[in-house]
Parts: sequence; C-alpha cells; structure tokens
Amino acid sequence: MNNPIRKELAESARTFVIKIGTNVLSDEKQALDPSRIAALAEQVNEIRARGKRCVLVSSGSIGAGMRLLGLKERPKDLPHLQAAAATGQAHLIGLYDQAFQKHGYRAAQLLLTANDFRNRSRYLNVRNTLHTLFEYGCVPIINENDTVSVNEIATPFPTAMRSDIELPHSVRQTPTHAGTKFSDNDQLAAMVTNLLDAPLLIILSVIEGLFDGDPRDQNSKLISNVEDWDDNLFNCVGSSRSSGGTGGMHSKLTAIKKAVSVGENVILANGEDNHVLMKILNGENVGTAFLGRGKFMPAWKRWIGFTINPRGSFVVDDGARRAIVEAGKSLLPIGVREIRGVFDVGEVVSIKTADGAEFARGLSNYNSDHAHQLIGQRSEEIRTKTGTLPFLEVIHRDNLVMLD
Ligand SMILES: Nc1ncnc2c1ncn2[C@@H]1O[C@H](COP(=O)(O)OP(=O)(O)O)[C@@H](O)[C@H]1O
Ligand SMILES: N[C@@H](CCC(=O)OP(=O)(O)O)C(=O)O
Repeated sequence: MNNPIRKELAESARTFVIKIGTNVLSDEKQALDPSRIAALAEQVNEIRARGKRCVLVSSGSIGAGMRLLGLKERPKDLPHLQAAAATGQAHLIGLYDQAFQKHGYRAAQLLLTANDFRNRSRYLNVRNTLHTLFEYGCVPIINENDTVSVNEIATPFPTAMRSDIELPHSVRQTPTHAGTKFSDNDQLAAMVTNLLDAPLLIILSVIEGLFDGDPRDQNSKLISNVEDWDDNLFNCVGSSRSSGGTGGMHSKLTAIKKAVSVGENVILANGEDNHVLMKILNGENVGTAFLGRGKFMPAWKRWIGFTINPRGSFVVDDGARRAIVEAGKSLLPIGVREIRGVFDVGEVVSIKTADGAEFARGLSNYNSDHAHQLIGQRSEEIRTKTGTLPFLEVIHRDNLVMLD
C-alpha cells in the first residue's frame, strides 16, 4: 500500500545508500547468491533510471571467503577473519561488477575505515571519489577495509586524529559505540549517508523491519514508522542475530540513530524480497521508516557551513563570486586574488569578496602553500609550468556551501 510519507521519503532523496547484510547475499548453503546480486543490480538500474544515484554498502566478504577457502566455521581470530575477508572481497566485487555490466555500467570498489571519515583530507578524498564515480555513472560499492580496520569503529579517538579538530556530528563517537567489535557495516553505512547530499539510507537485513519485541515471539509487531527517535527503541531488541552477520539489530539501531539525529531518513527492510527496493522507490509501506530529526540542512553542509571555524580564506574577484553565487560553479585558481591564513588539504576555508564579506565556505583541495602557487592563473598555464595539477578547482562545487 502506498503511503504519502513513504512517497515523500523516496521522492525527496537524491542518493539511495543501500546497506546489504551478509545474510541477504547468502543462499541456504551460505554461499554468495548471484541471483540476489542480479536482483539488486536490476533494482539499482531502475532507481538510477528515475534520476537518483545509488551507493551500495555491502557486507559478505567474510562469508564468501570462508566458502572459497573451504572453511566450515567462521574463524574466531582476527588474522583468519581478515584473510577470509580479503579472499572473499575479490569474488564479491566481481559478482557485482558482472551484474552491473549487464546494465551497461561498472561497479567501483571502495574499502573504507572509520578513520577515513575522521581525518580531514581522507574525508575530502572519499567525497571527491564518490562524486567523480557518480559523474562516470559507476556504482560505488563500499565495504569496511577489514585488513586494517580492527577496532577503529569502536575506538572513540584513534591516534591518527588530531584532538583540536572538531568533527562532523555524524562521525563523532560517543561511548555507547565503544567496544571491541570487528567490522560493522551498519555504522559505516551511516557515516557514508551523512556525507552525501539528500540521502536515504536503506538497511537491508533478513527481517521485515524493527519489531516491538523479540521477532520470534508471535505477539511482537512490526513497527512501521518511527517519527521521532526514542532511545527506548533499544529495549525492543534482543541479542539474537542471523547466523552469518556481525551487526545485529542493536548495531543497526545505533547506526540508524546516528543518521536520524542529523536529520537523515532511514528505512530498514527485508532484502530477501527481490523487489523491496522497487517498493521503497514507489512509496510502499514496507519495513520500518525512521524519520530524520529537525532536518534543515544535510549533515555535511552543516559541518562545513556552521560547525567549525574556517582555518583561512580565499579572497576572490567579482567574476569568481558571480560564478559561484549565480552560476553554481566551483572556485578555480584564476578567480582567487589572495589567500589568508594557513590551512591543510581538506580544511574548511572561507570565500570572501575583496571588501572582506564572507559569502561561502568549502573544503580546500590544496593546502595554503600550494594554493599560493596556483592563484590568479589559468589551469592550462599551471599545467604547462608545473607539469601537474591534481585538481582543477581549489574548492569543488560539491564541497561548497553558500552562506545567506
Ligand atoms: N526487535 C527486533 N526486531 C527485528 N529484528 C531483531 C529484533 N531483535 C533482534 N533481532 C534480530 O536481528 C537480526 C538482524 O541482524 P543481523 O543478523 O546482524 O543482520 P545482517 O546480517 O542483515 O546485518 C534479525 O534477523 C533478528 O533475528
Ligand atoms: N566487512 C564484513 C562485514 C561485516 C558486517 O557488518 O556484516 P553484516 O552484519 O552482515 O552487515 C564482510 O564483508 O563480511
């Protein structure tokens, strides 16, 4: 049955972030099921045909690796889990790539860790890569980089992180996430969601949605809509989880809370239904929908625009100001007259007019030293002189926020 709220959730989303649990991808022999992957690719194709972008956060590498290595049981120690993940990932991505090629495009693999979202320049690189993959029409497929990510997601402040950097709310960790769990794509999916514009996070598991009690209990009922997040929802969740997964419903709720508390919408639904994404796209009342709280701006924009103090500024000429404000363009080196302050790659920098009025902010592709060498010049000039220019823009439009 169609529902106006569900319709609005699907229609207002520009990017579908689809998290697929291990068990959704496994057949009854616990091997990866190519027909499930084909059904996902079919649905992703339909979603894209309606003008939306898709990012997949897919588990399944450990399960696939166990099968390929002939392991009867899931390893209990980290090196063997990591080896299974490394072996299975190649197979997993190959299946996705084959399935997407039938529709005329390629799968692109991104193996990420929580640190990639905490470190400024890595955060910027993830965003840039995702946007460029969208430009090429590829489907980004993300999994946790299990070889290096042990405990990262569970560690509130990894050593690589500078304590003076204020993080986007979406990636700040609270003690409730602490623990020593290995690999958790539910959390990773929430982090990915929070860095995209107008996302809808869809978590596909092997259950219809969130039940108000143990789903094995016949008296438990499916919760269809959660309009306002309430921590008491954690009380609905028992310790049970499906056999191959690592997340469990508690982890899903933690991830969902992370997304809804910065205003993003989430739908938890059953990925064993090969039409579930179509139903969501058409606004049908499947699974459990969690509505984002008090949304007025995407999390990443809020972070760039309001949360942290800019480290420096680009003073631009009037042509650049008009290109940004009126034509929605990126900031190119040619339009920058002056650089103030010292900043690193990926830091938030103000964009100001010559009289000092700040009208925009964004993430700089260059540090202040490198930017000094580029400003006032045309891209071709810079290329000829230096032989290289990794980014045409000092701030890309996708990483820029207008201040009203
Ligand atoms: N209140 C609840 N509502 C729904 N599922 C629940 C609840 N409490 C526990 N669960 C369990 O959580 C499982 C989903 O978690 P998990 O096995 O980690 O899935 P995945 O592999 O998709 O990440 C369900 O199959 C169900 O057994
Ligand atoms: N990186 C691991 C995913 C671990 C994980 O979060 O699994 P799941 O609970 O099934 O989503 C893998 O690919 O097997």
